[in-house]
Amino acid sequence: MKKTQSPLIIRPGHIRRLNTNSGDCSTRKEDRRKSNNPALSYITSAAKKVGGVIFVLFFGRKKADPASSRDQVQPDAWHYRAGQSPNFTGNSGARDSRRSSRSRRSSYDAYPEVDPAKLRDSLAFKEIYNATGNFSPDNKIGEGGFGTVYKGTLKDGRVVAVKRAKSETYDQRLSAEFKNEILALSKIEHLSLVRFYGCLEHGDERLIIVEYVSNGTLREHLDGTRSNELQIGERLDIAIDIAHGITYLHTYTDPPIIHRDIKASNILITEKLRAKVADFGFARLAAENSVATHISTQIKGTAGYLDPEYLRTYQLTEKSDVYSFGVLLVEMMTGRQPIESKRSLDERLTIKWALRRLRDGEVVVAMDPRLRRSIPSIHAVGRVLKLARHCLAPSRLSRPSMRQCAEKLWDIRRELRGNSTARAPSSPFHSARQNVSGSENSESVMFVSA
Ligand SMILES: Nc1ncnc2c1ncn2[C@@H]1O[C@H](COP(=O)(O)OP(=O)(O)OP(=O)(O)O)[C@@H](O)[C@H]1O
Repeated sequence: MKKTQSPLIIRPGHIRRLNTNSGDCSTRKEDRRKSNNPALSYITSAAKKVGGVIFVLFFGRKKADPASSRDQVQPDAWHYRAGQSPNFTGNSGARDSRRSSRSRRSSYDAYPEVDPAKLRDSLAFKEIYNATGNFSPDNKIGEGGFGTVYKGTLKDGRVVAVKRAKSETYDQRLSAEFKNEILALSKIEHLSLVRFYGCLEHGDERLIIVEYVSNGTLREHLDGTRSNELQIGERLDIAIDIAHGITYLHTYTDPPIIHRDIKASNILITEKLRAKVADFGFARLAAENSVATHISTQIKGTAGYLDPEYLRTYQLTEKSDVYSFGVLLVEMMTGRQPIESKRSLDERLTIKWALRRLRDGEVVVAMDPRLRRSIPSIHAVGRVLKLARHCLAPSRLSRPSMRQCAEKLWDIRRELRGNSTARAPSSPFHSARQNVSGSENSESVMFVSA
């Protein structure tokens, strides 16, 4: 059964309707929400007490909650918890564990521990103003469709990114997008996803406060403006992180979340060159009803990354994220933007150009000139491009799930490591960074078409 939706971003049953005059937050399924999540109603009632400033949601008080910290993955256990499959990652709050043991404290259950007084303090606009130096241009770290992004330090020492909506462009559409971002972010906690700390709405001001990620965007790294080079191993690590983050959104949030704007500038990089998926402004909660296979929606996303089936049918599924991820994989292997308007006609659409090179056994030609040429690296790039081709299948039914993507990437990385240690560090391809034509191409065929 197909389910149609209004253009509003979130399914009606999940929209927290915000009345900025009264400060009243309500939902159509408020009673159900209360019974499902007493913590949320606790927070809502605390929020109502905040005069002037309207509190929507606030998270990140886990330090005051020793029980919940038990569920935190330690930084050195970047992906895995004991007993978990190495091919899937999800830290606290996994749907299954919540279902199987309601008594076990998950990340969501941390809310009742929040002290309302602290909450008010935390949410004071004043603190955000102070944290960002009154939104000083010195603290500006970026600009996006939603507004300006500032860096700030909260009183408790947390370094945050504050996204400030453009007030002059604030309208109902942005409002829905703003709430959409709030709701989606509030449901997630995973090391490969940018952590949501809270948001504020006051008059014309709309602020989202999220974890600050210090090492720029993936696009900046691919452009060479952040680091000299991400080699194939690092790129595979980043691709695996992204795949795990999106798998979590698709599989282990309840209801599932479709990101809808997977692209290189929405991937933030840590100092250790690991990835965190950011910007859930376009996110949409996927159909909760298992009968529904998709949701209909207005088109959102970024040119070059958009699933053609979604463009044609207006029907959004998790596989639209898989398509965008396929574009991203091609971007990571070629270093090129999805659309390169200054190139010749046959190279303008990077996915078409790269997949043609793959088909013709010319992987080395498609490979980012910044990537060192070696037999294992060319082989890995070929395998990633094959996975990308699978993700970019015209029909969503033919595309893999994000989980399958993560597993495949994991396997490619494992093989790369094995091949790299088995081989001498230098190979005939090693010095061929710019010279990517001729006999090298035919040799690379051996490795990519197996
Ligand atoms: N959590 C964060 N930590 C550090 N920097 C960030 C963070 N979020 C955003 N930025 C910086 O701010 C810039 C703008 O981010 P924003 O998410 O608003 O827009 P965008 O994703 O670049 O564009 P669009 O709005 O079209 O999606 C980013 O490119 C990045 O440099």
